[in-house]
Parts: sequence; structure tokens; C-alpha cells
Amino acid sequence: MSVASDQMEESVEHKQHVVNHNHTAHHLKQYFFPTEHVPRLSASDPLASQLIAEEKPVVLTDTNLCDTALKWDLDYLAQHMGSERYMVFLSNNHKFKYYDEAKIKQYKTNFVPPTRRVDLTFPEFVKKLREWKPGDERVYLQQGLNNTVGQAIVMDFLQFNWQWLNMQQKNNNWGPLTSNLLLVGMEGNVTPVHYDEQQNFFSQLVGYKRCILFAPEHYERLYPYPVYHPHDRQSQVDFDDPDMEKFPGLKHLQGMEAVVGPGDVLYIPMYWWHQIESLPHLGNTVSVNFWYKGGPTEKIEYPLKPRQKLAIMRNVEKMLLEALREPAEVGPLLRSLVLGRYT
Ligand SMILES: O=C(O)C(=O)[C@H]1CC[C@@H](C(=O)O)C1
Ligand SMILES: [Zn+2]
Repeated sequence: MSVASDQMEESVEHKQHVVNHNHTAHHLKQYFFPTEHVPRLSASDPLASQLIAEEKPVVLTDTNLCDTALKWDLDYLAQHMGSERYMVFLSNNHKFKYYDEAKIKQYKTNFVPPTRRVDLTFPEFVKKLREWKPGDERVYLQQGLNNTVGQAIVMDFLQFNWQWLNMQQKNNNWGPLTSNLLLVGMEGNVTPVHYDEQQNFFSQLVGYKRCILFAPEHYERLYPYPVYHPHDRQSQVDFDDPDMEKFPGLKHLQGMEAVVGPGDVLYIPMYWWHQIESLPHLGNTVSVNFWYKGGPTEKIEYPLKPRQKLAIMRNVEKMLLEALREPAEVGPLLRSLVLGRYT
């Protein structure tokens, strides 16, 4: 049975939290929030273009964006990624929470990175992944594709459907393509919920990933770390152990989700929260993302979009930190400013 019909079976069944792969049902972890399915559409469907224009998530099933990379399994990559060393994260658990190394030093309190980073050649990475046994650190290769990769990879890359991508970039008035991150993960790896300040076409090549998304307006329900924190843009909430007292907004959280397989491209709109999980028991995963800067500041229209308010809040936070110098004074000042006056 082809992947497409597997996926179709899943979407036809609309069985929440069940993925059918080769006739076996894989039950997805049930979280504390409800989700709707992200629409799965053909790239030629006008609704797909409309959703992208409206900055809403959509899974495009037939872009042929990275067809030449569907063969990027571990052996092919080990053979063709050259002898360079690549960025590999190690974690003592299944979570690979991103942190900004540049913010660690200015962050007064002692910050304990949740993962550690090593540089490995691709064959070293594959060996570590294949020899993994319970109790070992999990591995996740996350490396920007650059000119250090081997010739075959460059050839595959050049044959991506750039004509379609460039049309999307132009039609939606996006800024320049900034980077392509190659992601090679173990089954079960999780990238915890966060948002990025870029538009993203997330291309799934090998294996299956569960992508859970929340609109930017769920900002008050996902409690991002302060902007100056190394975990800036990440949620403070542990989805595996949500603290409903500390984060009461969680009870109103509702999201969207999709399981993406080889050939699928998920549009993750700028400022949309997302958590990405390599499904357990379905083998290692390979993905490539395409990050674009947002468009030039369009003329301001009211009411403002939620993501514009998010950008304003980030700027206010940065300005206050700059002015006050002391993060502990930001809360009291904002409380004095709004309590009894704007509330
Ligand atoms: O593409 C993005 O925006 C990301 O967050 C990537 C960083 C880790 C990747 C993953 O698939 O786990 C996704
Ligand atoms: Zn992201």
C-alpha cells in the first residue's frame, strides 16, 4: 500500500490520534488539548493557495518539492554527505528543546542546557544512531545545508522544485530564503512547542512526523519564556506534565495537527506555534525545511493581526529590558502601567 493511500486512509477515517501505516494502527499520544486536522490538499487546489495567503497551515501532498531527496536515507546520506562534521544534539530524554547559546552569557541565572551539541561526521552519527539502546543519549542531527555537502547532495538539492517555491515566495510577498535545515532524527524524538519568526515550508522526506500547531493568538495560553531567556520563543509548558495551576490558560488551548510522510510539505506560518515529533516505532526520520524571512512591513491595517501584536510585545519587552537593564523590574513596571488604568 502506498504512503499516499495510508495517509488517505488516516484522513478518510478522521480517527483522531491513529495513524495507519502498512495496515497497522499507530496510536498517537493523547495530549491534554483538542486538535483539528490540518487540511491535506493538492498544491494545485485554490484552497491551498488561499490558506497560505491567509497564513494558515496546510499539508501539500503533491508539490514534488524534494522528490530527488526522497532517497536520502541514512546510507545514502552517509555516503554522500562528505567527510565534514555536522551539528548533532544529544539528549537524555526524548525532548530536543532549542536554546540560543548567544543568550546564555547575558542570562544572569545559571542556565542548564537541556541538550548538548557535538560535531560528528555523518558516518559517526549513523553509527551512534544504529547502536543506540535504551538508556543511551538520543541523537538528532540538525544541520544547515551549505556548500560543504557532497556533490550528489548538491545535485539533488538543485533539482528541488524551485520554480514552485519561487512562485510561492513571490505570490505571498515573502522575503528571501534564509536557510534549509537538514533534520535527521531517531523515532520518538520530539521538538517541543515553539514559534519561529520566519515562514516555513517543512518538507518530510523519510519516516513520519506528527506536527502539532497552535495559532499565534494562543500566545497567552503557551507562556513563552522571556525574550532575553536562552529559551526565547519556546513555551515554558511541558506537554508531558502540564502545570495547570501555574499556566491556567492551558485549559483553553486548542490546536491543529497532521502526520506528514514522505513527499508531504507542511506550511508552518510565521509565529505559529509548533511541536514536531518523530513517530515512535516508525523508524528514523529525515526532513528539510525552507525558512523565509517575512515580507517587508506591509502597510498597517487595523485591526492588527495577532502575529503583529506578538511582534509588538516582543519589541516592548526588548525596549524595557534595554531601558531598565534589570529583568526583575519589567513585571512591576508593566503592572504599575496597566493595573487599574488599562485593565
Ligand atoms: O522547522 C522548524 O521550524 C523546526 O522547528 C525544526 C527544528 C526541529 C525540527 C524537527 O522536525 O524536529 C523542526
Ligand atoms: Zn520551528
